[in-house]
Amino acid sequence: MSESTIGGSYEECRTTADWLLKHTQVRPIVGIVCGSGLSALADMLKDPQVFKYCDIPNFPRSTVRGHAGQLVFGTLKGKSCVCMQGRFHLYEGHPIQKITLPMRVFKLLGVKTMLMTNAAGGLNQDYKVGDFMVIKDHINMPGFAGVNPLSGPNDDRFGVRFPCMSDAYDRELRQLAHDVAGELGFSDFLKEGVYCVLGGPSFETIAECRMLHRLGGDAVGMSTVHEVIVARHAGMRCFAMSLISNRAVMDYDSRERANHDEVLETGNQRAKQMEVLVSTMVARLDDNENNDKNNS
Ligand SMILES: O=P(O)(O)O[C@H]1O[C@H](CO)[C@@H](O)[C@H]1O
Ligand SMILES: Nc1nc2[nH]cnc2c(=O)[nH]1
Repeated sequence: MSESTIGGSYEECRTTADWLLKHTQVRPIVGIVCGSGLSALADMLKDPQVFKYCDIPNFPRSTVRGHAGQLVFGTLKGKSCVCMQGRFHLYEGHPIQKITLPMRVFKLLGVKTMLMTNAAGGLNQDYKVGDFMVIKDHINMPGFAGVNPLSGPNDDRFGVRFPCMSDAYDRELRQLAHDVAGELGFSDFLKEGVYCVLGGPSFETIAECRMLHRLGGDAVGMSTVHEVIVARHAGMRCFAMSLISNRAVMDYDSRERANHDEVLETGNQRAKQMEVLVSTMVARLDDNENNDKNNS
């Protein structure tokens, strides 16, 4: 398969970006991705302009409950933003390059900073359901098997062939999250840890959860990492945060069962706090620090 067939080529992303630039006056510098059950964040945007994914050229469709499937442009705390109300996942059957196409489109729109949220299972035994986890690093399990969104020919117009990932999650943005959480009285439930991505859609077995925990994972999910890899490749700053929506089951005597209803329910309960935290962070983003952080 050629790169253009699987998605994410420069030409394809350029077409999508040009179409969006023609249909909106907003010139976003901040991109936001809403995780499962966390779409309400997009409702905070002022003067919203909404595009359904099915109307945007080259965009895949969103098929998961809790992912509205639309792109919202607008202003959040005075900053021009574009917000994905719903993301794409490997298990929906899209090629990995299609899942991450919006990151490249955002880059072409002028986005400098990406803020991503997700719902995840807590592997760390100190975490409670409802905690927020600032992602400080990731373990890319599909990547170990060669499933990486940067596989295939590299396009130097986006970034280098071998991008560094040791600085994937921006240190200043992580500190900003802790500072803001402190001011909001959220510090008790703001953790920081390592996110493990799996392909899904089946949740993990007990043995898999135990293994991931031993490997250093604090939370497990099915998203975000592919987006971060493509966003970093293109030189955008990245911040990502998990809502611990359920506990990963590690005990053979446990009666707990991971399920998507619980994930959405926790999202509902914590949505307001997530909105306040993320929007306050956006307000504090220093425009001068919104420079390209390319790793070429
Ligand atoms: O990562 P987000 O999109 O928040 O969704 C998470 O929630 C779903 C499972 O309930 C999976 O898609 C998992 O990745
Ligand atoms: N893989 C995975 N994804 C999730 N998303 C929300 N909770 C979970 C979980 O327990 N496991």
